[in-house]
Amino acid sequence: MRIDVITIFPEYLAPLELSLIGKARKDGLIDVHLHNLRDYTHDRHRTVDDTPVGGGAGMVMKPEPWAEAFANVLASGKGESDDGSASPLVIFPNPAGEPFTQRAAEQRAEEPWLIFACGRYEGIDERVYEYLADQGVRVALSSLGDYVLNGGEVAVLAMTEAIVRLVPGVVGNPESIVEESHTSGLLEYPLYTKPARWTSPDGVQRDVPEVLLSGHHARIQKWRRERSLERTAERRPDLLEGRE
Ligand SMILES: COc1cccc(COC(=O)c2cn[nH]c2)c1
Repeated sequence: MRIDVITIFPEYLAPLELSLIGKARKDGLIDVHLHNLRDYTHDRHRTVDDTPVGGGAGMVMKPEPWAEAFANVLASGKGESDDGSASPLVIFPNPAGEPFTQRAAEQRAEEPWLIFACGRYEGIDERVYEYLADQGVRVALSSLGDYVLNGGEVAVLAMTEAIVRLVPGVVGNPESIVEESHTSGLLEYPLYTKPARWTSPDGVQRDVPEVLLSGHHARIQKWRRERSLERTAERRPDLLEGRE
């Protein structure tokens, strides 16, 4: 998988060099390229934003630098993505986007080439989205949640982690990416490890639920399912709507 990120703060994406992602890059499983949007400006101040037409507070990102940046990334990526013909999916983290869910992460993990475009300020001139669509580029606006960040970079780090960990070979034990919250459509059951009895600093003796020590797998599985349903009903009843 090839990942390009266009941003005015490339240093924000430095964590992509680390750990899981860093290893996947070394193993050649993913290939990450960062692009500074300001490299596609031509004025002394490397201007990427301007005041909103029609008035209003804040600033809007100008269309020209984005068009130049995409032209460059689309051209450079064509040769290098897994198969030369791969057409990229462009993802704009955006509070006005569609919810980014585990299902979306699974879908994105199938893509040979992702381009993340990090908005800042109040947002990006709408004509950039229209221009890309007119070029036949697939565009998705993805929201991590109903809150506003100062820019898309943090959202790209989160989405990249959720997506790349699903790419075969990235996570050592494929089993460990199966049993997790939201994979079953429910929240994960309570987890325990040794010791079976833990005396916490307040002097309370806290035992692991007996059933988990029974070695009776059917009972354990039943207990876990019940706990998942219980806490999903408690914390995320919305996930239970529309389930049989
Ligand atoms: C496209 O323009 C902008 C402008 C400002 C911030 C951002 C970054 O996205 C978010 O803030 C976000 C994403 N999911 N939940 C919040 C994009």
